[in-house]
Amino acid sequence: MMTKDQYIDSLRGLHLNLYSFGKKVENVVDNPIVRPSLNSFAATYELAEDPQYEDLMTATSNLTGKKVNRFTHLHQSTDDLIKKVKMQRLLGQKTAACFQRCVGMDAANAVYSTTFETDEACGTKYHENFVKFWTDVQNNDWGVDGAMTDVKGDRGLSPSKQADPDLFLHVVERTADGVYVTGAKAHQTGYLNSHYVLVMPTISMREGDEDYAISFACPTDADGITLILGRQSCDTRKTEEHNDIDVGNKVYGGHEVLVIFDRVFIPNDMIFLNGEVQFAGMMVERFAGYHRQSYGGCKVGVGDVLIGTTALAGEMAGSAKASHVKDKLIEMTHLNETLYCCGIACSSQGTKTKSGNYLIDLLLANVCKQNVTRFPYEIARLAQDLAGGIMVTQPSEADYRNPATHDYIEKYLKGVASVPTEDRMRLLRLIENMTMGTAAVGYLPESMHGAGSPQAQRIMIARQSNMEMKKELAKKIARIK
Ligand SMILES: Cc1cc2nc3c(=O)[nH]c(=O)nc-3n(C[C@H](O)[C@H](O)[C@H](O)COP(=O)(O)OP(=O)(O)OC[C@H]3O[C@@H](n4cnc5c(N)ncnc54)[C@H](O)[C@@H]3O)c2cc1C
Repeated sequence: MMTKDQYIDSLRGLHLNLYSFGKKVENVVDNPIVRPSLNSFAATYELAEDPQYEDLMTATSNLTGKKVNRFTHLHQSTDDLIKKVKMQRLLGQKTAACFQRCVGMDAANAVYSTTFETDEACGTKYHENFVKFWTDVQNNDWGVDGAMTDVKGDRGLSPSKQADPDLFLHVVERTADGVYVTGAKAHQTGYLNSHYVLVMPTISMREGDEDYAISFACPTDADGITLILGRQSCDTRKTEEHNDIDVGNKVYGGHEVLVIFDRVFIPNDMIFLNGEVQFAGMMVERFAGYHRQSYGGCKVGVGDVLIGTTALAGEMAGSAKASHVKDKLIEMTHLNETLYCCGIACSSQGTKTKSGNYLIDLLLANVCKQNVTRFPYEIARLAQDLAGGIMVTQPSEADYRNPATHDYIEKYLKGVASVPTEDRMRLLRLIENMTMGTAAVGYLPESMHGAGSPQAQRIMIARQSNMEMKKELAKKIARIK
């Protein structure tokens, strides 16, 4: 396994073709907008080095028998699935941000079992290809971006019916050695901190969509890939002269990237699906299931930090003893732990796939994510209630550091007399960061849309709800035929 420092050094060897704020970024690793996200990703390496987290952060590979970072593990039991959720909560607690490495882990587990079943039905060699690739990932402890979401153009049309064929990533040329692909993947979390990208189709496919039913892996800096960094609310605070208090979370963050593939060559041995439209849906459903489980861990960890920050802000303002304040903190905890219950439940009810790795209970994972689309918003609302308006109207750090205004701010932003004003300002900015600033991207809209918008879970819940069995139960009790 790589140490945190080895990981950061390894990223320096990548030649990412990245644009941000209208300019080419030459040094991605030290870019002030990107760096906090790298620090979060690096925490997945750092914690794996710490003996107290060994049981959560590492596992024994079924491919090599060696110890691997759990973020590269193919789950071998329900215990592995549970430990995954616990690991994600831990990382959320340590970073209060999106640490990005889950998407690749979830993609790998979905592709591993889907390739096995595709080969069984179609006589292909995708599983062998994937096992070879993933053995390299585990042995080198690479970071892998999981790329599912296409830009999708007209949502009412299937991939092959779009006015512009590139709105879903697709094969544009086939040769004896491999394929060329063109298209774009949107919202790619952690791409800049990853060594490889693992691409999957974005939706179920039908006949006519063969060129779009494509899954593969390639280096993140492969020829033909262009990256454009997404903006986050308040992102340029990281580049200001006084960038300690106002950023809210100085060390950690997340990022998303628009990834454009322009005739990128994929050799045959890196292809995991190529035209078998009937298996695109299985890959999508399994990836989405794992990723919907993930949010029952990572968002809970971030929620822990937000609840703690809110409680401290109340203590600093002198409101902590009020019964409604205590009750709102209880409600925040109840909502947060409900999400955790869902993450643990869908893991504990997991089952073995034909390939041997374990899949979460899909119904419970979808219920988990459906709650995630709501509860973090309510937790954030309560945090903003208890923080007070000064969370969003307090003067800038630059004014706090300016001798002409410092003493006024020190005096008039004081809460409880014994608490330094600066401590209060820091905590309020952290609440702002998690509920409206850069980290809110991961805590709120990602809770809404990541792993699929709410309606996607409702479709799955309907499909898995076994309504006929429930009707039979009712008929039996009511004594009707
Ligand atoms: C912060 C963040 C991080 C993310 N990270 C990743 C990542 O690392 N990898 C990755 O692959 N993806 C990632 N995603 C993408 C995520 O999976 C998508 O946002 C999600 O699938 C929704 O797609 P969309 O954003 O294109 O929304 P849209 O498709 O534009 O959906 C918007 C609304 O329209 C509705 N809608 C869409 N199509 C239809 C239709 N045909 N009929 C009826 N209603 C429709 C949806 O239900 C939703 O309510 C991330 C997203 C976010 C916000």
